[in-house]
Amino acid sequence: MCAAVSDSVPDSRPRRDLRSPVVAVVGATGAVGREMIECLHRRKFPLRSLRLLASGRSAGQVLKYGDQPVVIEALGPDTIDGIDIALFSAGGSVSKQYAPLMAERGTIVVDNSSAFRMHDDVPLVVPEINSQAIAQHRGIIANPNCVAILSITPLWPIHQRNPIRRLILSTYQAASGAGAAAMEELRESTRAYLAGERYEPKVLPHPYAFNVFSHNARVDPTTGYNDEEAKVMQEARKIFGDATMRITATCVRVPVLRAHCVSVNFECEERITPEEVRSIVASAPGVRLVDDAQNNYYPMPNDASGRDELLVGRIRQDVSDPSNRSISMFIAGDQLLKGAALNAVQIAEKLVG
Ligand SMILES: NC(=O)C1=CN([C@@H]2O[C@H](COP(=O)(O)OP(=O)(O)OC[C@H]3O[C@@H](n4cnc5c(N)ncnc54)[C@H](OP(=O)(O)O)[C@@H]3O)[C@@H](O)[C@H]2O)C=CC1
Ligand SMILES: N[C@@H](CC(=O)OP(=O)(O)O)C(=O)O
Repeated sequence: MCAAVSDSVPDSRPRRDLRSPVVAVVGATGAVGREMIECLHRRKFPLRSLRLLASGRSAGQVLKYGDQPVVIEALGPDTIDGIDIALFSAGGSVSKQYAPLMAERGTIVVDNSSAFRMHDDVPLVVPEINSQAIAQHRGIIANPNCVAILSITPLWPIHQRNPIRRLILSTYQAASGAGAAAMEELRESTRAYLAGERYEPKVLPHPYAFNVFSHNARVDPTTGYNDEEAKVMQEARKIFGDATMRITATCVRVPVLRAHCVSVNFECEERITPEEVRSIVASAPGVRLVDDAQNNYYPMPNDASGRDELLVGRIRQDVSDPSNRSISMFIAGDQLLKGAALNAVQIAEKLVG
């Protein structure tokens, strides 16, 4: 039940010793890049040295790795040598241009963009689910879409015991998923709204303060799904290793700074009870059960922000399915951590052993 990766072409990339690697963060000044630096430091990643790369606009600026200042370099043909592991989070076009170049030179790229996720020879990895797929990489390993990670990490142990046949996801996505500038737009537009001032959106397509709108990704006029929904559906199938799993998603942006929530409804092959799901979720890696009906206390973005674990609760039988094979539940997870930076660093940890 893991992603299929082809091994038909001989692999001639130079091999590197990964016991004490030179690590680079590409997109180091971004919302995700900054969290990658923080995660590497907090988790005491066994690196020999850290290189920070961003656009020419940031070259020469200094960021901290713990107490240590690191000067930012401009990403370019002259700055990509001598790197063992590169964590990329600078957008799809930067990944398309530089990830294959660096992989050819022996760097292992963990790419946070959607550029390579659905390529057959690129493992798409959530370490709690399919870390064994990492070994099949050919220089590039993809970090999945944040909603895919947050939704399927708690579902995987359920799926292993009682296969999930149909999955309905409805998201409540924070500003962090649209980058540092969108987070600033939420702060600024909220201040303006409360001051009764006019605010012209610059990053997102609609007024963000005190508003909710369909995800800002492009909408496919034929299917009606937007690109975020399409990514979630296809990536979940690839990671689950089940191309036929029935999945639908509705992705929505809400005025929250950095943790996404997902309402999940799933139908299993056999009968399943909320008690069974609670007990599986309570022991699932990277997941915390928050399911306190008495106090109406359930997963919230406020509690999930800044936290590595995903919060899962509101677990109940879906009464619209009389066969008792369906469950509804709610997930909150920090999009910048497990939804992006933390997952990438966990993949890098598997690489160094
Ligand atoms: N897995 C996931 O779910 C998520 C993935 N992402 C991916 O990560 C990317 C970055 O997201 P995020 O941090 O939110 O975005 P930000 O806009 O906050 O940061 C973008 C980063 O990319 C750098 N950058 C932009 N252009 C170039 C360039 N030509 N060469 C080198 N660096 C460049 C920026 O550097 P500078 O400051 O110098 O401009 C900055 O460091 C997204 O585009 C998306 O592909 C994002 C969120 C979640
Ligand atoms: N998922 C992010 C957008 C994003 O960067 O997605 P991806 O990594 O799949 O390109 C959001 O909340 O909007």
